[in-house]
Amino acid sequence: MATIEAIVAREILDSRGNPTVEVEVGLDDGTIGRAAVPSGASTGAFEAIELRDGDKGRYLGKGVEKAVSNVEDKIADELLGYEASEQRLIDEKMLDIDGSSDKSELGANAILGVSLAVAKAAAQSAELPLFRYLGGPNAHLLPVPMMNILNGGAHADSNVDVQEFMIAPIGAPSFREALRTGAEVYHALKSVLKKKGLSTGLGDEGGFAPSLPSNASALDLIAEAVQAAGFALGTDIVLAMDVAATEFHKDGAYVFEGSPKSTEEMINYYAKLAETYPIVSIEDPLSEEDWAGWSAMTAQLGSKIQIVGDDLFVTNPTRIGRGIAESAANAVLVKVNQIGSLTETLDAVDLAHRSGFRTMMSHRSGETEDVTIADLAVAVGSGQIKTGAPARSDRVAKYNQLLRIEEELGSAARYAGAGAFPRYRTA
Ligand SMILES: C=C(OP(=O)(O)O)C(=O)O
Ligand SMILES: [Mg+2]
Repeated sequence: MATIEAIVAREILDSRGNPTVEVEVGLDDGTIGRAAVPSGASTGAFEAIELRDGDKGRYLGKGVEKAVSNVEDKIADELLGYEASEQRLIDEKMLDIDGSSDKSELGANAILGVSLAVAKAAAQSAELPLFRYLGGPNAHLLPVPMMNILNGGAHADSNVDVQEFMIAPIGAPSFREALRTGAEVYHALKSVLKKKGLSTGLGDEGGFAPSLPSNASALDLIAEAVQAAGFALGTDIVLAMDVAATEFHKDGAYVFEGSPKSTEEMINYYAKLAETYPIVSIEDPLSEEDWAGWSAMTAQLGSKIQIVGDDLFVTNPTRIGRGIAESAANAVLVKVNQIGSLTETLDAVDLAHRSGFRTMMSHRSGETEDVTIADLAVAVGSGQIKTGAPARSDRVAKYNQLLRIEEELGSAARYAGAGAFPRYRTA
């Protein structure tokens, strides 16, 4: 196996026009792996630390020159000569150099950039596609694309509290057809909004971002679009939401639709929504500190719908372990930059799957053309991926990579479809 010969990093731009880290790892057999690091807006308080320069200079203080120089000055020399396939040793070495509990010394953006670029170089060197290198011979499950077609919360300038309204085309026979289904509904939704005189401007993840009379009315608009596109809601397409409730949790209450609500009121609201609409999955229904509320919600609704921890778990095996022990959810959102290295991400997925929790591979609201998460979703057999609307290059790059993977797998490919949500009973 080839060894690491050179590591370089640079500052590039993400989909929001903010700087982020890109890393290239070169091996002694001439292969190169390149990875770019994503960035969140509704970040969890317990995420690994993304290093930003913070001075008043370049990019209004959002520059990542410190993280870039940490890669080149503090990490690169230490990793030269390592076999690129020794991913776990390499990641552990970076954690040692960092020495902190939250990657604040080197920056999770510096560490993750190197970690992913090493994996990509190793895959190149082994002459394997990344999903195959990471997932082995049984990597064959194409995820359901959880397409966020209506944006609110921190990702839009509208009055909609819920951050993401997603469609899941579970009835399609293949990923390719699922993507087509989603794109057709996306275009139908644009027509529905136009007809009603609502804004068709876009949020950070490419979904429409109109102001609406209520959060539930987003679901009505999507239902109308599904019908207009010629699909059946509940069988062809089901619905999902990311509430991102930490964002509107203030002074012990959820400030939702204009007034403070208790945990119990929020759970009752979700119970009603799940009765009215074919919702299969709700992410971050409650705040990242409301552990008791999460357990109550899972006890009440967990047999019917998927309850996904994002800010609650931050892809951190320790927090996921607590969630398993306290039955605080039944699924984990997986974001590589929340934990900050590939092997820790794999550990998080492994823990979740071994404990009967599902996983949903996820982008961040700030993305690049990097498509690593598409390969990762297939490699670990998540069965679900969320990477925004089926529009805008930063989002469709991942969906397009899944098309390529499905094509490459040929008849060995299996689309997760309704099997991704075994708890959900279609009408
Ligand atoms: C993708 C998300 O948003 P962000 O990247 O802003 O945390 C999310 O909350 O799931
Ligand atoms: Mg989320």
